[in-house]
Amino acid sequence: MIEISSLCKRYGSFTAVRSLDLVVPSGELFGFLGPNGAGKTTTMRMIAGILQPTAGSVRIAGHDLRVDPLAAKKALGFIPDRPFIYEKLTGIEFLRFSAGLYGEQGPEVEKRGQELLALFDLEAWRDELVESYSHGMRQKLIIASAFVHRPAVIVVDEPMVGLDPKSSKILKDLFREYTRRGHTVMMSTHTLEIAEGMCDRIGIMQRGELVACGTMDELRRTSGEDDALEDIFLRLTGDHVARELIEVLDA
Ligand SMILES: Nc1ncnc2c1ncn2[C@@H]1O[C@H](COP(=O)(O)OP(=O)(O)OP(=O)(O)O)[C@@H](O)[C@H]1O
Repeated sequence: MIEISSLCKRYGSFTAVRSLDLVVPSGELFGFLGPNGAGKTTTMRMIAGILQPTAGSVRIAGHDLRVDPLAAKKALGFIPDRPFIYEKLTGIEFLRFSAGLYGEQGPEVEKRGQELLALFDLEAWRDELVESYSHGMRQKLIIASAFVHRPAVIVVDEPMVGLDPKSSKILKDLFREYTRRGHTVMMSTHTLEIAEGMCDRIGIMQRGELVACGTMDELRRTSGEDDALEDIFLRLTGDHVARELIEVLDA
């Protein structure tokens, strides 16, 4: 479970996240949407404990990030949008290294590492240096590394970017199975069909505020029409840019 209370982030006089309250319960796959610059990455980095909030609190699986950061971070697997990866490690070494950061090692880690590599079709690349991996293979290794210490919560920023259709399908199934087992996934995405098709609930950020949050049915009820997520999203976040563009083309 993720519990966010009155979370704020200011950069100088600019407020990137404004008093955010949100609970993502155990067993839920939560889709985090919003236009560019809405504050999604800022929020996720605060949840992951790599960006200090200006105010407010975050609890991961019951552990307050400020009070007990080690327990909170141990319960979390974070997949950033621009991950750092050690080029001079092999795939399996990178997974061992990632597990080691959480104090885990030994045969269990080896077994899990092997299973995760197999799941993402990286078995044959197990002992190759990461520098020889393609963009998508690196992305899959990063995703595998977030699961290797068996966290209760996964926070993932734009996970499908760069993945081929088979890998996207594997990841979707993995997230679904993972939440079915009572874990939590919070996922940002710009692909509205992915959010609509996969997520139990969807939250839409706009200028640092959560302007809508609920199941697809709840969002439709709020919007008053039987719309697709794209229509609801554009109505909430403003479709004036598209209209202005058409006017410019017509002029
Ligand atoms: N280090 C920083 N210093 C100043 N402003 C920042 C900093 N990081 C982010 N911002 C600003 O905070 C706002 C929110 O950025 P954020 O990266 O959280 O948006 P986002 O919703 O993830 O966008 P995108 O969909 O484009 O990734 C933006 O206006 C951005 O310019």
